[in-house]
Amino acid sequence: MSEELWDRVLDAQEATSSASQPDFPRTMAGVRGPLTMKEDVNSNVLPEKDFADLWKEEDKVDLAKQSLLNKLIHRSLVRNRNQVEVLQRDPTSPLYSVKTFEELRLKPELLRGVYDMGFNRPSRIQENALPMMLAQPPQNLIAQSQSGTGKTAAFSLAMLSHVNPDNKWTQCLCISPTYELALQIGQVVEQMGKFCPEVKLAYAIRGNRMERGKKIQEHIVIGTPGTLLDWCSKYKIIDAKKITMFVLDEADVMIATQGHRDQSIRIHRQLSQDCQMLLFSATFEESVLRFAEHVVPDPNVIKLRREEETLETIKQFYVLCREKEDKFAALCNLYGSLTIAQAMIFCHTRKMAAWLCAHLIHEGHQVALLSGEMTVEERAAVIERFRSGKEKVLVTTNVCSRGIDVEQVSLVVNFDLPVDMDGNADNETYLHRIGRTGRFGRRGFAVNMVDSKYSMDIINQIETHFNRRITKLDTSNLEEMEKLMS
Ligand SMILES: Nc1ncnc2c1ncn2[C@@H]1O[C@H](COP(=O)(O)OP(=O)(O)OP(=O)(O)O)[C@@H](O)[C@H]1O
Repeated sequence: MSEELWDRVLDAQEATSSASQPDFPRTMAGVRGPLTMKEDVNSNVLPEKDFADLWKEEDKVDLAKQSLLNKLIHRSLVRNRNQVEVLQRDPTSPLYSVKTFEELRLKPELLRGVYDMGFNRPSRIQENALPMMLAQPPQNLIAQSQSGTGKTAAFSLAMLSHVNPDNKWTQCLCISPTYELALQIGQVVEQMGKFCPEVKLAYAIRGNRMERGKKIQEHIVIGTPGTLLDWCSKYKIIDAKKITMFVLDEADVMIATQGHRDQSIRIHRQLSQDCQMLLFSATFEESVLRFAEHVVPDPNVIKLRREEETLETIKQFYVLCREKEDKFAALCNLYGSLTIAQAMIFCHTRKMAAWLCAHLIHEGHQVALLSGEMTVEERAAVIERFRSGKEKVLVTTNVCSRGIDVEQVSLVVNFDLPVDMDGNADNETYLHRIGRTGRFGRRGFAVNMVDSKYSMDIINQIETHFNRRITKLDTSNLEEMEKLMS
C-alpha cells in the first residue's frame, strides 16, 4: 500500500536525519527570551570562532518586547484585506492576470462554482495553464507556480471541464503524495463542481475498500499512488485505458521519491498513449524536471526562474538561540504571536514533534500534533480541527510540508531546519514548508530557529539557493523590526 510505503519512506528519512541531527535534550529549558547577538551573522560565512563565543550575557532580550512581534503580525493581518485585489492588478505578482474567468471559457456551472468560492479573477498560473489544459487536441503540461497561487484550483477546474458526465466510467485520475492532500483536492473539486452535480468523484485512499472487478462509475478519482495502483491493477475497478486526463500533484516529490515514482510509473504504463498528462508543483529541481520531460511526451512547460520561486509576501526570519535548549524557550516566547491567527511548527522527526508538543502542553500551551505514525483517520481529524480553527497551533513533520491549504496560517516556524539525507539544506522542503503561510497573496511570516553553526550554515545555503535574504529577528531593535515587517 502506498501510504504504508510513504510512512516507511518517512521513517527511513527520519531515522537517517536523526543520525545527522543530534537529539534535542530530554530536559526542558527554563523559559526565557530568544537571544540576540550584536555581531551581524547574516552573511554567507559564519565567523570561524565557536558559535557560543558570539554571545554575551547582556544580549538577553527584554521579554516585554516580544509583544512587538504580536503587534506587527496583527497589523499585517488586518492590512491584508484588500491586498489580493491589489496584487491581482500588479503585473509583477504571480496573482496577476489579464483575463477574467469568463475569458477562460469555463462552463457556466463552473463559473458559478468559482464565483461561489469567492474567486474574482484567475491567478497567473490559472490564466496560463487553463487554456493549455482545455485545448483540443489535448496538450501535456508540466507547470510550476509558487505555493498558494492556485495550482490545485487550476487542475481541479481542468478535470471538471474535461469529463463527460454521460460516460459512466473514470476519465480523470489525480495522484497526490498524501492522504490529507488527496482529501483536500477532493474538497476543492466538490466545492467547484457544486453546480455540476452529475459529475461524480471517488477517493482512492487507504481504508476506502471497493468490490473487486466491478468497475466504478465515478468520473474523477483522486488518491494516493498505492491505492490508485491497487484500484487499477489488483481490484481492476478502474479501466486505465479509458483515462483521458492524468494529474500528478506535487509532481517533483512523486518523481523524486522512489516508492511514489515506481507506483506512479506503474499506473502511467497502463494509460493509453494519448492520455493527457498534467504535472504540477511549486518546485522542480533540474534533474526532476529533466526526468519529467522525458516521461511526458511533448509537454508545454511553465517554469519559474529561481529568484521567482519565493513569495515576496512571506517575510523570512531567523532567531538565534544560544543552544538547543533555547529553541524551546524562544518558541514559548513566540507563542503569543503563534496564536494571533494560526501557526505551523515543523520538526525534523516524529520523535521531536511528539516531544515538542508534549512540552508545549506541559507549559500550558494549546497545540495539536500531526505526524506520520498516526492513523490516517486521526490525521484527517487533526487537519479538520486545524482547518476549522479549533486548534491554533499545529506541530508537525514534513508529512504536512506540502499542499495543505489553511488560509489563516500566518506563521510557520522551522523548529528544525529542513535538511536532506546528506545533512545539506533541503531547499525544496523549505519552500513548501514556508508556503503553508502567505496563501494567495496573504501576508505570512516564516521564523527559523538557529541553534548552532551547523544550522546557521543551513540558513546561509537556503539564502544562497533562493538568492533571498533571511533576516535576523532582533527583538532588541524595535525600529529595525518594524521596518522589516512592514
Ligand atoms: N483565482 C483565485 N482567487 C481567489 N482565491 C483563489 C484563487 N485560486 C485559488 N485561490 C485560493 O488560494 C488558496 C491557494 O490555492 P491552491 O491551494 O490552489 O494553491 P496551490 O498553488 O495548489 O498551493 P501549493 O503550492 O501549496 O500546493 C486556496 O485557499 C484557494 O481557495
